[in-house]
Amino acid sequence: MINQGPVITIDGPSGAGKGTVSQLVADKLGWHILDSGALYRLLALAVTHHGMSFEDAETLKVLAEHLDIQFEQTPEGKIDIILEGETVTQALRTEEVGNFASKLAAIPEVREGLLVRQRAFSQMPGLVADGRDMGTVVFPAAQVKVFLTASAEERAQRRFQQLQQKGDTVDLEELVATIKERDERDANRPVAPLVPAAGALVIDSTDLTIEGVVDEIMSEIVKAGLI
Ligand SMILES: Nc1ncnc2c1ncn2[C@@H]1O[C@H](COP(=O)(O)OP(=O)(O)O)[C@@H](O)[C@H]1O
Ligand SMILES: Nc1ccn([C@@H]2O[C@H](COP(=O)(O)OP(=O)(O)O)[C@@H](O)[C@H]2O)c(=O)n1
Repeated sequence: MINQGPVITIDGPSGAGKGTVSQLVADKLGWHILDSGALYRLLALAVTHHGMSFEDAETLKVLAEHLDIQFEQTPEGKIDIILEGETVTQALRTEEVGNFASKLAAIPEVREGLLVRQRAFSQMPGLVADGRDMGTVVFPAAQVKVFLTASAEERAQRRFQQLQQKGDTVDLEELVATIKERDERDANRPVAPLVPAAGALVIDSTDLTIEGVVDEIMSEIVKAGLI
């Protein structure tokens, strides 16, 4: 694998704060960002749109390799995600799509199909990569590896507030149950299970603020001599 620049990996379970913290760290450094979960979510949407079968792993792999995705800057400075010509930025974020993505993510051929695409995000001046297997499988040579976690109850509470702010109605107890179910599936799948990479800095954010987490990661980046 040719690394086009330094890489910081931030792995962990759903709702731990990976996306939020990755964006803040990438902004501070002026580096690129990879939201690998979005790729699994995009694949889930594409599979639904095409009415494809779950059973046909080889076809899923081909779809993963050739997924037609564009990231477009909006006039407000945000990023719109376009799948096969359709804007799916909002549709991507539902719990339903997340759960389907997690089922697809357990299929080895799907993971293989997305591997090259994910590695292509590694560009100068550097990359902050957010996911489940960024430090273990996709970027094993990353200079800084973080495993960000929090209790399932705290993560469900955060997700609950996030979805409520978007106007989605969800049941908190149901959310705790699906988060635990997703944790279980992500941690116990035979390929690329959710485990801290060797040498990863493990941060439990249950009682930390977002700024507190970012500060810990920035200290690690300084320690590694990246800035
Ligand atoms: N340390 C924290 N304390 C409180 N809320 C947090 C913290 N980290 C993230 N959040 C909030 O939790 C929600 C989920 O965070 P997100 O970054 O989407 O998690 P992930 O990418 O790990 O699924 C967001 O609304 C975010 O603002
Ligand atoms: N690198 C990754 C990223 C996501 N995923 C899967 O994709 C699903 C959706 O990822 P996500 O990061 O968008 O989900 P949240 O953590 O935001 O809920 C996860 O539940 C994982 O099963 C994965 O297996 N490997």
